[in-house]
Amino acid sequence: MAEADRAAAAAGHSGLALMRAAGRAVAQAVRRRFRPCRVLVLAGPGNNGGDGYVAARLLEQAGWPVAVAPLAPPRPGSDAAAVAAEWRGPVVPLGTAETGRAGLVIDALFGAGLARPLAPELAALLRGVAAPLVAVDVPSGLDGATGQPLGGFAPRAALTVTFFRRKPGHLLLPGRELCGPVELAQIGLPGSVLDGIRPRAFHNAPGPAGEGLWALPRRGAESHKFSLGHVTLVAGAEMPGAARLAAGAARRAGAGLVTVAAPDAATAALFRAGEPGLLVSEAPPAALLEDGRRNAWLLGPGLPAGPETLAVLRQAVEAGRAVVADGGALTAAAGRPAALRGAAVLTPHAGEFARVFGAPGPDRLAAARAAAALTGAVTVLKGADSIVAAPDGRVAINDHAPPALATAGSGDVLAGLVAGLLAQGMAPFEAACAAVWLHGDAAFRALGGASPQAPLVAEELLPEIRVSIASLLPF
Ligand SMILES: NC(=O)C1=CN([C@@H]2O[C@H](COP(=O)(O)OP(=O)(O)OC[C@H]3O[C@@H](n4cnc5c(N)ncnc54)[C@H](O)[C@@H]3O)[C@@H](O)[C@H]2O)[C@H](O)CC1
Ligand SMILES: [K+]
Repeated sequence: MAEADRAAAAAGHSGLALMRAAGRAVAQAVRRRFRPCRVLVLAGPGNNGGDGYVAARLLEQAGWPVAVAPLAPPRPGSDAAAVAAEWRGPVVPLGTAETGRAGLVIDALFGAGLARPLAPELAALLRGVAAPLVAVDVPSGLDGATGQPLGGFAPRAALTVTFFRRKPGHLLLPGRELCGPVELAQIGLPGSVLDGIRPRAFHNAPGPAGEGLWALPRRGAESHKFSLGHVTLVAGAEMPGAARLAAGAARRAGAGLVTVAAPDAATAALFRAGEPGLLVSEAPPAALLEDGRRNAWLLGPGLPAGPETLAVLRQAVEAGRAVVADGGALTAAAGRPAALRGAAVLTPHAGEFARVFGAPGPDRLAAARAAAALTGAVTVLKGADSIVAAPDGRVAINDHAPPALATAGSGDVLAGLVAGLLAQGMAPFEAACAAVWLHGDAAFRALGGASPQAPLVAEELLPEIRVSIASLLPF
């Protein structure tokens, strides 16, 4: 955002005009969402505070009772000083007496310029605000780059109005929850300011080539099962259910063929008793690798976390196959991320990530990027705000997933989706992004309009995958 601001200034855009547009967007959002009431604007010393002064003036002009409580005066000569000088209404001390009287508090203390944790007195003041709080750009104290409160605290907003583009902190947890609903306002910055910046953090969303982040593979009259790829999934004897879910998802993602490599006759019989369209083999994985048409391999769901799993993984990678490492394959690489080098996609949850790479820490985007760079594999750090990181530094943040997905087997379905899309020729980053989105979308569909907090079981996702995929394809 700072680079975009610099590019805009270089291209002749006035910072003052941007600030007026930002403040106007805040005032309009407040008028749209709240009934007239006594408003208190908490104004910081920078441009975030400037936006607050503009909003204060416009709300006052609309007949709302407004007061401004400055934290510190803006730097003389700055845009914020110019709009502060236009404020003729009441200026009150920043304290609990004033926040207690307000029907609505506009938090214009700090935005993108937050440089250090909030002072304890300020955090205490914000903690005590009982009225709804509207955050300008971000709730003050929240790091827009990571979604973490810089000093452990940022207030919970009833509404956040941000400008030009959403920032990672609006999508990453806990930021996403602290922001409340996020309104995105355009303030006159042209998209072309991003041309020279080439942002590398994205919202995970589908779209036609060039617009969204990814588009699904198309099948046409010329498609046949061999042109749509062949997923081979290595199963263990202990948890065959995991492999069944993954195989079911890989098939429904549209892979032409899916084979389960079973470890023994009894497990093979179990798979054969399942879906009749699933291929089952008792041949050792090394023998199956000789068939070059088996282009995508999934290792992990229900596999033991032992050296034999890693050995198959290395063989598949060295044979040039697109390998998805999940579950047991990840745990087998605990403390040894190099063992995963060359895989196409890794799908660790936070625990598996910590086992392989160490705890991600507060900057999860940076941690996922580092893991992807280290292994050369697209890394999906799974959670309510799954992050998909590519070795080249691109990251996508997913917010399209209900908490209902927090259930056993859900991860196996995701891993199967990734493998199924890879088999059809999608590139690893796009395949992983698409799989994460489809996984969440299938869950919303399985809930059928019920609360996203209602429970689901992983099996219920499978029939919805086609509906989710079809919703993105032309009829
Ligand atoms: N293009 C846009 O999107 C526009 C955004 N606008 C708004 O501008 C802010 C960013 O403004 P900036 O002046 O860079 O930073 P802040 O106002 O967030 O704060 C800087 C100010 O605060 C001091 N400071 C930082 N952290 C602390 C702290 N913990 N305690 C005390 N003081 C702190 C710092 O030293 C500076 O003095 C963006 O968020 C938008 O709201 C434009 O108005 C329009 C264009
Ligand atoms: K703010």
